[in-house]
Amino acid sequence: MPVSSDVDAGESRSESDEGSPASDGDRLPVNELFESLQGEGRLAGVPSVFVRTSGCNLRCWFCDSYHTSWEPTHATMRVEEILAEIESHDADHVVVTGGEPLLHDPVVSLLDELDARGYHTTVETNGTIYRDAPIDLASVSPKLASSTPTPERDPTPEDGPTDAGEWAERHEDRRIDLDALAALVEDYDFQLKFVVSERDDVEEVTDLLARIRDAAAVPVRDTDVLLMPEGATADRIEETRPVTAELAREYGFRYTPRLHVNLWNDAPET
Ligand SMILES: C[S@@+](CC[C@H](N)C(=O)[O-])C[C@H]1O[C@@H](n2cnc3c(N)ncnc32)[C@H](O)[C@@H]1O
Ligand SMILES: Nc1nc2[nH]cc(C(=O)O)c2c(=O)[nH]1
Ligand code: SF4
Ligand SMILES: [Mg+2]
Repeated sequence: MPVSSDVDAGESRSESDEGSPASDGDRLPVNELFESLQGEGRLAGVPSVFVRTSGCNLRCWFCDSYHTSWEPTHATMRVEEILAEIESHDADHVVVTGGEPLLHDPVVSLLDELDARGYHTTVETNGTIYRDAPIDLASVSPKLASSTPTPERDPTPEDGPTDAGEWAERHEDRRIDLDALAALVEDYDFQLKFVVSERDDVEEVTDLLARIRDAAAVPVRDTDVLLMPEGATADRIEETRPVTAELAREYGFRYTPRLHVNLWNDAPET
């Protein structure tokens, strides 16, 4: 279901300095909640309920969830309401995504409650924040330099309320946190999922991988590394898929499709 005016937006809601809606008590900012097939990563194809939180500490120019990052929605739901909505679906896998879901304190209560009910939980995160929570699969997508907004890659409307220029430096400063990445791979079953726009991206993937391997006390195998074509439309994926697949073969990494983009062109609630 789309989460909009039918949900109490929360009276004491406030904006954080990141322009993200702040979570409040046991309420989470939720942009949408729906059942679909997991489209990405090693669980691709598995029927799953998606909880998409709103608000992000980064601003990727290509973000396919514009209304959780560049222009976040503000409706909130109580953890109990989220659980009831999840339980109304048949799936036993839940994907908590965003925006950046680990920004919000109440996400831990949500994950605790899902764990108590026997759900398999995947958390889709940009890897800049660590939280201690029952996460079955940490799906970590560290952001490469090619994600940083520039005047040429500015998704905001001209004269709109959000200024991509303001975000370029903040995004660049925040996008890699080695301590958070090492803690995520040490504590959870994980996949490292890199968005590939062009061939040059792979150098940064191998550099960052070496740094994560240095910092983490657990092995990171090449097959824990997934390359995913950048694209929020089937047409764009057509352009980025060949180089992404070639790089996966050359370097021994995994390729992951974006099934939902090919099937539904990343329409809302898919
Ligand atoms: C919208 S993000 C939300 C979770 C978290 N903020 C993150 O970036 O990992 C969900 C996934 O979509 C990926 N993604 C976002 N926009 C994309 C695009 N245009 N092409 C390919 N992947 C994209 C992210 O890298 C991440 O793996
Ligand atoms: N079907 C589908 N699979 C997904 N896997 C990760 C997604 C995300 O936005 O985090 C996503 C999504 O938005 N839709
Ligand atoms: S980190 Fe994730 S949600 Fe945030 S802007 Fe990038 S892709 Fe979008
Ligand atoms: Mg998505």
